[in-house]
Amino acid sequence: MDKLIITGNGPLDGEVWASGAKNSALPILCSSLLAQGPVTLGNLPHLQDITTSLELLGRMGVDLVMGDKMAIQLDASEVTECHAPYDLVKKMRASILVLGPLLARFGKADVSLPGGCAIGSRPVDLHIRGLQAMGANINVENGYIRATAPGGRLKGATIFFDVVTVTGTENLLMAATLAEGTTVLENAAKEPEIVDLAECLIKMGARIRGQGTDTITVEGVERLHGCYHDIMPDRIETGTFLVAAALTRGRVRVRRTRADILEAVLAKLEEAGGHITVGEDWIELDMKGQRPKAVNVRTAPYPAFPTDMQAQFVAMNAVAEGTGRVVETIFENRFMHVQELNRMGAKIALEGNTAVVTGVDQLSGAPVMATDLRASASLVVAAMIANGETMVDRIYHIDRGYECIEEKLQLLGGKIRRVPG
Ligand SMILES: CC(=O)N[C@H]1[C@@H](OP(=O)(O)OP(=O)(O)OC[C@H]2O[C@@H](n3ccc(=O)[nH]c3=O)[C@H](O)[C@@H]2O)O[C@H](CO)[C@@H](O)[C@@H]1O
Ligand SMILES: C=C(OP(=O)(O)O)C(=O)O
Repeated sequence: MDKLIITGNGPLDGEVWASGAKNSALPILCSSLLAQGPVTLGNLPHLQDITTSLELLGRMGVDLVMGDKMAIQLDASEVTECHAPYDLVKKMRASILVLGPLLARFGKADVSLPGGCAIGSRPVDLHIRGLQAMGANINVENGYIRATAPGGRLKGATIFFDVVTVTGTENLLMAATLAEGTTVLENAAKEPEIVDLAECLIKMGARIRGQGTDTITVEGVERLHGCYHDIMPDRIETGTFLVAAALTRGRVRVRRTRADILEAVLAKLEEAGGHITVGEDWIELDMKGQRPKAVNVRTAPYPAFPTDMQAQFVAMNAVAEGTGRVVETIFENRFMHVQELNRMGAKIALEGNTAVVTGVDQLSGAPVMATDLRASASLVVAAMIANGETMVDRIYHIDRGYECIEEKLQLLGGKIRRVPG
């Protein structure tokens, strides 16, 4: 297993670019199953999760061709298998996103249950209930969701989500595009990645309105066609680099990104003492050499503060002036980084779903272990300012979601290298 070796090296300074968003690319790759013609995607990030998705789609018979400027063309004209096997689904929960498209286009799907993961149990009951409301017959047996649509086509329905779910909204949105009649998704997630997916589906010929609000209306059509779409920038990767700047008292400009989708995060970084300037496609944070101030954070669905930035803010608070309370309301077990940060000398106490973080003057390097994607990111950014050497183990988690993490941090002056293992 590869490891990252990081030596704390003072303020990060310089420019990096944001890659395409993992959480937009994953549903959009799956949406190619809906189209009778080639879907070409630009700005796809080079991530393990993307490779896993391409392997999954390839096994189903989707024809994959590398296009110009690293764009990938996916042609699902000849799908041969409506089956997502456990060996791939276990690597990546987002594989559940093939369920809606397969059922909508082919009237059948056989998808392994994703199961729990380090951050929580993460059930998919709302995906299943929504598809049942659209007429699907679904049996969960032997660890698989086996679904069929009577007569081969789903029917439009009004679906109310008890809990705001991002991939649940995406699965039902994709399913609704080819259903007979109108579907209304109420209490839908409003994340920018859902808007990106809807925009791609509209380019394929889907009739969707209300994306980005909590009510999305979809008028089903008989068929969708191919299109070209560029994946939006990754707001979580962008936010992670800005936190790295704040915590090392440095200055980082992130290019090829968007400030309008990071408002809650930027507000907290400003509260922490960051001087933020934004341009058309860049965001810069400059700490002017000052230590960050601890901030209180409460995670909630978009447009509130994202759970995917929680671990990085715990790391920033760990070296900040004062005490910050970080409340996690989305996932029941998303504090696996706390123990590891404490091994680096942080003073963090857990009280139920709240991490009470008292900033210390100095962290010290230590061997630590990554347990999930954003926990890994928090350990890496903390190591950037720690005294001495930190070895982050199990970094396959970070490779799921951060493209060229060590190269980008090196560009900013970070002392980080990968050791193959
Ligand atoms: C690939 C992707 O986009 N992943 C993101 C997506 O995950 P994901 O879509 O899996 O997360 P959800 O928005 O579905 O989860 C939100 C909450 O709803 C609960 N729930 C969800 C579905 C369901 O059927 N039943 C149920 O109870 C979950 O356990 C959780 O407590 O949104 C999360 C919340 O912003 C992010 O952390 C993930 O990075
Ligand atoms: C939890 C995350 O991803 P996933 O839903 O793919 O596990 C994440 O991106 O932080």
